[in-house]
Order: sequence, then structure tokens, then C-alpha cells
Amino acid sequence: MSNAQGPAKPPTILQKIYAQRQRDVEVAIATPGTRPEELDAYLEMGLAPALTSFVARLMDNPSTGTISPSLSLMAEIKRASPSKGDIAPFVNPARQALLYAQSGASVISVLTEPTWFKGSLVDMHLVRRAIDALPNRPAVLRKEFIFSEYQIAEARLWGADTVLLIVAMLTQEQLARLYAYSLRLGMEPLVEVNNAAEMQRALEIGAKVVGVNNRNLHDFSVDMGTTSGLVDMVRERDVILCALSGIQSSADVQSYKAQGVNAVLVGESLMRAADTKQFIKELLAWPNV
Ligand SMILES: O=C(O)c1ccccc1NCC(=O)[C@H](O)[C@H](O)COP(=O)(O)O
Repeated sequence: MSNAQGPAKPPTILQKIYAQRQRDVEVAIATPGTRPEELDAYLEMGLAPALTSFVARLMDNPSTGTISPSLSLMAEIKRASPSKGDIAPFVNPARQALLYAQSGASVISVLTEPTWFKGSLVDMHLVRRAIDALPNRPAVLRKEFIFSEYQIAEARLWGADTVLLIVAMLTQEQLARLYAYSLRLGMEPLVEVNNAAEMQRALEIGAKVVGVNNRNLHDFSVDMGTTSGLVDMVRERDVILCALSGIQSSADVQSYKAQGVNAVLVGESLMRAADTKQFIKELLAWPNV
């Protein structure tokens, strides 16, 4: 297809995922039992489980209060991805979450997108159930491509403490509206950015937790300097800064720590680790874990 501007560009992976998720949500909202009014009724009945504070949990890790405070870990459950294909398709998310929790993770991120990541709300719910009774349990993040209040209500009902809002996918009006709705349900979102303009948009809505994705979601390229390049924009602000994607070694983590980054989100390298606990021990170098 072409127009006056020349041939139409093929959709990026982010656009493809967004289009598929719109179709998925249309089916869910038309299905008896999961219509929006039913989700609202469950929320009004107080059926969503108790929340833990994402912000408080991110500020707390096994090195908090020591002479060498380090950054916090958001540990991800990731069966597959568009860039890598299958990573750990047969993982038991509940068991993996327990390993993460026992290793000192502050947050457990669960990809719930089914087509490219092979995730689900069932995975997230079972993660929540597995860690629910632990003292000072990690917060649960619904890692999703969110464009509607409906997905945030689903997240809250199925046990999330926070949700991901990807600035690149949303208009500023949508971003502000979804951010406000998430706060109304008691969840401070993780707002994801990939460049200075997106960081500016996140700061404009008053985001308290901002994640810089080192992975460009349009072409899959990973640049670990993406986070470093945006650190100065939040230095004097009351913002928790997180580095997302591509983190594989303690050198990566130490470098972000030195730059003032507060947390790292790690998926693939944790899912591929032969010994998850040992890997986290080496990666984060927290005392007493
Ligand atoms: O991981 C991908 O290939 C991907 C492609 C398109 C959109 C999102 C994608 N990943 C989501 C994430 O942000 C990562 O799962 C997360 O940051 C962890 O990254 P990693 O440690 O590199 O697995």
C-alpha cells in the first residue's frame, strides 16, 4: 500500500502487539463474566486482594540500612519474547516467584501477554498466591501493554500491586487518565520511557516510579546507555529510577548503582540462570542473602 507520502511503513512489533491486545480486550469485555460492569462490581464488593506498596517495597532490599545500600531488584517471569522466542516456556511461575522472593527481590514482574510472551493473568494470580503469606512479600507487577482502564481493573482483581504504563503506546491524555485510574485503585504504576521526550511526559503526569527501557520496542535494539543518558533528568526529583532490559552481569548493576539508579528489572538472564539464587546473589551482591 502507498499514499502521497510514499509506501506505508510495516508495523513495528509494538504496534502489532498493541493491535492484538486491542482485539483480545474486545473479546474479554464482550464475554459474560468478564464484562467491565462485572469487574467494577467485584471491585466495589472489595474482592480484590490486599495491596502492598510498590514504592515502599522498591525502597527496601536486603542492603537497606547497611553501610553500603544497593539497588533493588524487580525480577521478571518471562517464558518467551518477540526478540528471543522461547526462553523458558515450561517455567512454573509460582515456584520461580518463590525463588525470587527468597533471593531478596522487591518486585515480581509477570508478563501477562499471551501471543508473544506466552504469559497470562493465571500466571500472575498464581505468583501472587505463592508469595501472599510471606512476610514483607514482594510487590507484583502486571507487565502488559496497557491502553484501557479495563486492563488495570483486571490487574487489581487478579492480584497485582502495580501495572506498567508504556509512554510510547499512549497519548498524553491516555497516559494521564490511566495513571489516575491506577492510583484510584491504590496502585502507583511503573511508567516506562525510552528517551528524553518520553521522560518529560512521565514527569509531567507526576510519575513517582519511572523505568527506562534500554530495549527499543520498535526495533529490539538494546543500548545500556539509554538509562544512563536520562539519569540527570530525575536527579533532584522525588522519582525512583529503574533500569529495564539487557541486564546480565554484576558489572551492569554496579555501573547503574554508581550512576544513582534505584532499581533494575531483569528478565531473560534470570530465566536462563542455572541456579537462580546464586545468580541473584552474584548480580546484586547484597549482604546476608
Ligand atoms: O523482550 C522483548 O523482546 C520485548 C519486545 C517488545 C516489547 C517488549 C519486550 N520486552 C518487555 C520488557 O520490557 C522486558 O521483558 C524486560 O524489560 C526485561 O528485559 P530482559 O532482562 O532483557 O529480558
